[in-house]
Parts: sequence; C-alpha cells; structure tokens
Amino acid sequence: MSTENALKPIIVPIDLGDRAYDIEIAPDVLDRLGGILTEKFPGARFGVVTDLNVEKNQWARLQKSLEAHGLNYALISIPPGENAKSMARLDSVVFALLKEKLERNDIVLAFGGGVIGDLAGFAAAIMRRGMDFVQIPTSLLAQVDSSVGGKTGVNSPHGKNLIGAFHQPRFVAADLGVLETLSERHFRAGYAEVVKYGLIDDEEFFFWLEENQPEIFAGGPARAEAIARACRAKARVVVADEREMGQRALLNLGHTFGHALESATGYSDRLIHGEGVAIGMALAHRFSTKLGLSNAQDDARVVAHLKKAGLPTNLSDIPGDLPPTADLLDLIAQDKKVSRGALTFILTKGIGKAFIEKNVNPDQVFEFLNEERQK
Ligand SMILES: NC(=O)c1ccc[n+]([C@@H]2O[C@H](COP(=O)([O-])OP(=O)(O)OC[C@H]3O[C@@H](n4cnc5c(N)ncnc54)[C@H](O)[C@@H]3O)[C@@H](O)[C@H]2O)c1
Ligand SMILES: O=C(O)C(=O)C[C@@H](O)[C@H](O)[C@H](O)COP(=O)(O)O
Ligand SMILES: [Zn+2]
Repeated sequence: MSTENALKPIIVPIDLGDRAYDIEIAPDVLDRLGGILTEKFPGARFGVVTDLNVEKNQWARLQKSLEAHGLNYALISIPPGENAKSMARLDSVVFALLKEKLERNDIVLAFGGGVIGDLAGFAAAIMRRGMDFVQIPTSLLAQVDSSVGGKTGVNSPHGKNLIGAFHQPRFVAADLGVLETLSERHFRAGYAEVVKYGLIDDEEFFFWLEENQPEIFAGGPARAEAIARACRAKARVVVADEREMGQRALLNLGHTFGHALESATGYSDRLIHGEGVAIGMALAHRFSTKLGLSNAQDDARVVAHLKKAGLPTNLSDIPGDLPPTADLLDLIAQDKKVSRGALTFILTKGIGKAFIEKNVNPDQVFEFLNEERQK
C-alpha cells in the first residue's frame, strides 16, 4: 500500500445500514468540526464531555470551532483516568447533562480518550432512552480502536466493561494534531491496539509496523497510515459482526488476560489498558505455544516488537504485587466471552493467525499463569 498523504483527509466508512457513519482522519478536522456539526445536526445543542487533561490541552481548538459557527454547547469536564469509568461517574455525567436540559435530539460530544468515549457514549445510550453522540477521539488508542464500533460502558469491581451498551456514534472526528499533547506512555499504550490488528489476521501489517514503528511514533504520514489501516481493519470486523455474536471476539486478542490484570490492579495507573493488552497479547501467544498451537519464534518476534515500542510483556513488568492466581482466574471467569461457565480465549497459530477457542480448560490457564509469575 502506498503511503497516504497526512494532509489529505482520510474517510473510513462504517457501513452499518441505518446506523452507518464515517470516520474522518485529518490534521484539521477539529478546526472544521463546528461546520461539520452544523451541517449534520441543524439546530442541535451539544453536551461536550471531556476530562481535565483534554480540556487543558485541546478544548480551546474545539471551542473556537463551535463558537465560529454559533453552536450552543455545555462543557462537562471530569477528572482523568480509568476510574472515571464507574457507575458513580456515569451518574454524575448523566445528571450534569440533564441539568443542562439537553433534549433527546441534541448531541453528546465525547471529546477525549477511550475512557471519555466509553463513558460519554454509554451516557448517551441511556439518556432519555437514547441520544445520538459523536466521537472526537484524542488519544491514539481512541483513534484506532475505542471510538469505532459502538462498544460503550463502565467497569465494575467484578470486572472490566461489565456494564454497558452497544451504541454507535453518528460520526468520528480523529484529528491528528491532538496527538501532539498526548503523553508518551499513553501513545505507547495505544500502539498496542495497533499491533493487535496485525496479530489478529494481517501479518503483512505487522511486518509493516516492524519497519515503520519509529516513523509512526515520530508523527507524519506513517502515523496517519497506521491509524487509517487500523480503522479499516476494525470497520471490516464490526460491519460483519456488530454485536459480537462471533468473529468480533477476535478484537479481544490479549484482552482476556489484560482485562483481568486491569481489574486486579484496581483500574489504576499501575497498568493502563493498552499496557494490559500488550502483556495479554504476549501471554496469549505464549499460552498458545504451550498448548502446541503456535511457535516460540513468533512469540519472540511479537515480544521483541512490543518491547521495542516500550511496552510491557511480562506479569513482572507490572509494578507492585498481583493477587493470587486463583483470584486472577475468578476475574477471567467474569469475562463477557464466558458462555455457560466455559472460558473463551483468543488464541493463535502464529503472527496474523488468531482464532477463537471455546472451552479452554481453566486448570491449564491456572498452571500457565503460575509459570508466568516466575518470569
Ligand atoms: N469501546 C471500545 O471499543 C474500546 C476499545 C479499546 C479500549 N477501550 C477503552 O478505552 C480506555 C483507554 O483509553 P485511552 O488509552 O485513550 O485512555 P484515557 O481515555 O484515560 O486517555 C489517556 C490519558 O491521556 C489523556 N489525554 C487524552 N487525550 C489527550 C490529548 N490529546 N492531550 C493530552 N492528554 C490527553 C487523558 O486525560 C488520560 O489521562 C479503556 O477504558 C479501555 O477499556 C474501549
Ligand atoms: O471493539 C471490540 O469489540 C473490542 O474488543 C476492542 C477492544 O480493544 C476493547 O478494549 C473493548 O472495549 C473490549 O471489549 P469487551 O467486550 O471485552 O469489554
Ligand atoms: Zn482494547
């Protein structure tokens, strides 16, 4: 594939019939958003949900664009971090939007990373029995993954993302410029989800990432191309299986382990989502090899690439103590892919050859995790 010009907007359509929408990836879409929203939603008011970091670094640009078109908005800004994906914070955001008298035909703008997208999207899904919303993803992770596909929700002490709804956005505005103020740690974490698309079913993309990772981190055309390729990959899966009745579960590669680790570390800065996914993908590869399904060479290649990008790949990379393995297994048993009590994992036959394995033996997971704890 030829390198895409970073200055030219890239449109990725999500063909979901009456819920179809576009992702626009461009360096200036935030500055043009006031005009886009005016055209798409004439007469609407906007409830902008963001966090304090995004407000400090990027709100001025969006505000200018909204005000240039005379749009009426209310700003709701919450403390940042994964802990915001809670029932308590959902309650306060919904309350604030209702207090602003947002009507059912008004629009929620989710302006932030994946935490804001999941939380504000869920708020939109339940407010007045369902309001429309627009995703304005400001982290790499949100641009390549969470703003696309309609999974919204919050966490529970019982497990990650256990309370939520499928609710598709009406538009996704992925502005490349906003990434300039994202921390390196969060950029790296988002990159784990980019690597995921290569590992699922596109070894050529994984090899391209091996070649281009430094350019992607530096910004410019390779970054725009990586984001667009990730969005197209996610679009293909979501259009084929919107509500995860089957193949969409492949997007969960690394997440069965990763989500349990995020819960076990209290949804804290000890382990952010993309880091959990990086460790989870390394574990999924090694577990597959232990079961005789994959091979050590591919495992090593995956780990080497994740490490080169500054990502963790071992349980011991997580600061502090982890709970006993039995507790980790309890968290894995709360995974939404569990069916009639049986564990489902996304396993692999090698790079780009992931598959869904139902009825995974919990004793084998327990033994594997105990071995991994020794590393
Ligand atoms: N719905 C989905 O399909 C889906 C997919 C993947 C991940 N997720 C969820 O996404 C969440 C993780 O998202 P995330 O990694 O974006 O985390 P995040 O939303 O916490 O954002 C990362 C951090 O960067 C800050 N930030 C974001 N954009 C910034 C910017 N442009 N400039 C400066 N600071 C900025 C935020 O304030 C936060 O501190 C997890 O809860 C995960 O479960 C959902
Ligand atoms: O969109 C999907 O489907 C995914 O699985 C994408 C994941 O990266 C994301 O973390 C998602 O929120 C996980 O979904 P869950 O259903 O396992 O909570
Ligand atoms: Zn994820």
